[in-house]
Amino acid sequence: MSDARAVGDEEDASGPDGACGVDTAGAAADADAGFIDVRELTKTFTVRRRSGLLRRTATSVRAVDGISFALRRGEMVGFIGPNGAGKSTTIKMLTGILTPSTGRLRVAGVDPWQERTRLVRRIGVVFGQRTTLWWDLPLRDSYALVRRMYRIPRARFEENLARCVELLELGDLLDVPVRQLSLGQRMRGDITAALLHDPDVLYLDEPTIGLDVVSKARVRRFLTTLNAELGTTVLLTTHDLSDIEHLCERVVVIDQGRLLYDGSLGGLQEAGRGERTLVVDLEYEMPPIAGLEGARTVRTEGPRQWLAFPAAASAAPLVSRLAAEYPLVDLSLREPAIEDVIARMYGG
Ligand SMILES: Nc1ncnc2c1ncn2[C@@H]1O[C@H](COP(=O)(O)OP(=O)(O)OP(=O)(O)O)[C@@H](O)[C@H]1O
Repeated sequence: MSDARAVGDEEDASGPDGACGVDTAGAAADADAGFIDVRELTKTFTVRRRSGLLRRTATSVRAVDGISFALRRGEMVGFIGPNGAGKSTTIKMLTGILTPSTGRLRVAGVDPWQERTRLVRRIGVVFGQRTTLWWDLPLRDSYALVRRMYRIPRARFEENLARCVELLELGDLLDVPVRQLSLGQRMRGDITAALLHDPDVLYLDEPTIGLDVVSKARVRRFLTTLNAELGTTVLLTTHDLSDIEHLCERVVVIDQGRLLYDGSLGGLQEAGRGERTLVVDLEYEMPPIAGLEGARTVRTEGPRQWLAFPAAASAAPLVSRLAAEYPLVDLSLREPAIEDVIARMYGG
């Protein structure tokens, strides 16, 4: 068996090219249109594999393969793709943790890798799978440390904390050590910590992972308010597509390091949508409905049957034939779920 080991988080031998250097466009790069600006970005990792008892061979993995997209200031965009698509690698480059192999990158006019200390004041990052809070400290003390780290003026700190505490309902939790918080409470605590220094950009990596329905709704409501009232630019990575449906009008989809789609959520559904489904409830169980032009029965379950038909066709003739020829009790029309649309895109 061969093992694969990452060589740290280092770029490949070619290193970053000159295009990732100092920003010559200056303030213009901070323009609202290209607030986050990603051009032909690539990231190649060198991975050493054991190929014999003592031998190791180096291979390259192109985690991000020439993607380009731009976010306007104040946009809230979903960044999605299957496991291993290159999302985290892209976010790490956007936060200055990783250096690009080639390409050009600007966040709020700043080159993330070259000017990391400038950038940290402009961005907030929340990882759903791990906390940035101090495990043994109450939330209140963690926040006091964040204030010192970022040198946040007291009045601004108090104001930002009060807003988050109110909107995220953290009032009763401020004196509880982080280790005693539930996942949902901890997540709200983490989001607050990421916002105390007033970042212009918020990166959220799986912010609702493992949360129950109520906690999810609370986090989503908060993000909507944050975006609407403060104009914070949000890039959201998630496998929970209902997050995207609730929060983002625009989605960027990547797969195998390449950009697959960049546009409206509606357009994504349109692009992948081949069929709609009529869910038909009959009075009693029957053999699969057949012989209706343009429709085919794709599933039956007792007296309920699912009929797929071309998305572009009208459902009306189908509905009138069903009503005339079958003991119809009820029916409903289903648009394709975005999970299916994306699965079809990945599959294609
Ligand atoms: N440090 C590293 N060294 C070598 N390969 C890496 C490294 N980090 C990521 N990769 C590889 O790069 C590709 C993209 O990984 P990445 O973590 O960016 O994907 P992702 O879209 O965030 O996936 P997930 O949804 O599972 O978190 C994968 O093939 C991964 O194995």
